[in-house]
Amino acid sequence: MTLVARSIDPPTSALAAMPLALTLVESASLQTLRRQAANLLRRQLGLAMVECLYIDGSGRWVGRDDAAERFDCADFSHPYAHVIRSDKALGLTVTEARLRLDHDGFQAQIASLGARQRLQLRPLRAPDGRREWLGVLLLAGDPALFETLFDAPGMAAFEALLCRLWARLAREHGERQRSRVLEESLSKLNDGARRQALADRLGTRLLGRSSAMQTLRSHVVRAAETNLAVLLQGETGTGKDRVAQAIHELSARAQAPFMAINCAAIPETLLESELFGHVKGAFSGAEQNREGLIAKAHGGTLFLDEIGDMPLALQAKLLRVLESGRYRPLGASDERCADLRVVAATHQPLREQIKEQRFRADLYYRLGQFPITLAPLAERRDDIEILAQAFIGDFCAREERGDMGITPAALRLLYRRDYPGNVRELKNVIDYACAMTPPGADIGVDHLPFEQPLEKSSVATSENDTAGEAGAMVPNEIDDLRQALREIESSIIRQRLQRFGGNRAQAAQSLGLPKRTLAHKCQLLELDTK
Ligand SMILES: Nc1ncnc2c1ncn2[C@@H]1O[C@H](COP(=O)(O)OP(=O)(O)OP(=O)(O)O)[C@@H](O)[C@H]1O
Repeated sequence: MTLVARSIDPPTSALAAMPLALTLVESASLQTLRRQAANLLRRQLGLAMVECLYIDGSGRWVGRDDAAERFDCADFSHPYAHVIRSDKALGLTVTEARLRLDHDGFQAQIASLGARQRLQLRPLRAPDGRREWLGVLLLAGDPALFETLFDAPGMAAFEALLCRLWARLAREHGERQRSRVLEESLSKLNDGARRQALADRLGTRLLGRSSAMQTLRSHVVRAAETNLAVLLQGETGTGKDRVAQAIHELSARAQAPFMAINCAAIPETLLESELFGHVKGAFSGAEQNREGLIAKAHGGTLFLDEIGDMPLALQAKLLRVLESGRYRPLGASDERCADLRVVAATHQPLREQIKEQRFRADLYYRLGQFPITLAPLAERRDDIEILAQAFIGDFCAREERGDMGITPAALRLLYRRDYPGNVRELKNVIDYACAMTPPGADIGVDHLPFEQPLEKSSVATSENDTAGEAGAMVPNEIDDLRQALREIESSIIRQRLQRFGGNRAQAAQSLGLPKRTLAHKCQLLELDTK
């Protein structure tokens, strides 16, 4: 592109500019376009300095691609603010600029220029549409050149091409950025939706609608995505075994084996060989090589149930497997490689065991890379109904029995238990009740393995009365005195409240109790009098 009109062959002068124009057109990014434009001007015109500055998306700052410093568009101590505000080109000598403008950044920018040189600042705006601001062109050079340069058609064509390409690239860049943001948020959304779908699918294996169960399911999904060691803590029967299996099945190791061992159920002397395996002759009775569970779980998951019962000597060996991924079978001279994820479970307070030096603190922290605590059933009574229904369904399918339900009174009784054995206890209760229920009938209060109702007639009424009371219990065979007393107390308070139409003050007075004490008891016994 010939920027200043020269006396060359007129028909070809326009074509001579083509390679220069191509340099600009081929710029793939805004930064390249600005750099190429500045280089072209500097080289073609023999200028002392050319800078192509951009105005950022907020419209507040003028910036340079190769410098961190930005110029505030509202700060008139530099000339960019003047050019943008007036939307007009500005020409001045370097001497004038040094005298009149005291912006440190701008002074640094022109510091290398000679005092006699001239500066020209030109606003750049998109040529079409809303004519949005693009940037500012700063040129510095011989004053004689500047006298004609800005009236030359070549210069105007150059600026027009630069602005057109700049606007197009800016639009494309904006679109690309928008679609990247969209893609990112979509993939986040998909991630969230995928996790939610997995957690929902888990809902058929880890039953429960309480918020504790919902949180548990989402933790299981998260743990399954990683290779971290998982430590499951919770009372007996809360579902630790089920959770361990679910983590394995949802993980990338699902196709490899899931090997489980109960550290409390195996004699100490055998545990090491069960886990690590042994070679022939390692001890008397070791008549041949035997693979341990660590080898069998290769690529998969090793579930160490009741980890709190693992002997200290073995804890040290397990820690080594976790840290180095290597182990040595009993009697073997060489080490083997272990590729597995460990899930450990315990109902014991491991921290207490650490204090008593019965459990290694370093192993505790290594096993608990992803700790999960399972809540006791008594703290998530919302799950009782769904679990009970599922266990009834399991029983009927297993025993090939027709459909069976449960009466509201029996369900209420289930709600009132404390379940020290948690879900396992509930399952046993339901299995027993199902067996006691005649074909075609629903499980009633009489079929539950609890003490018989004190007032049979009142229970019989309540079987059909969802708002009624279960009645006081006759403790025929008491094997838990505290529980029996709680049930009797609960039954008496219920009846009394019923007699006084739910009036706690009257019920309390009739029982010789302060109203506050009765309210407290109602809360403890979960008696809703409303
Ligand atoms: N959320 C649940 N949904 C369905 N069944 C459950 C759930 N939680 C526990 N169970 C059932 O309850 C019983 C006990 O569960 P599990 O063996 O997993 O408990 P645990 O915490 O490992 O017990 P322990 O500490 O005694 O080994 C099993 O029959 C199991 O299938």
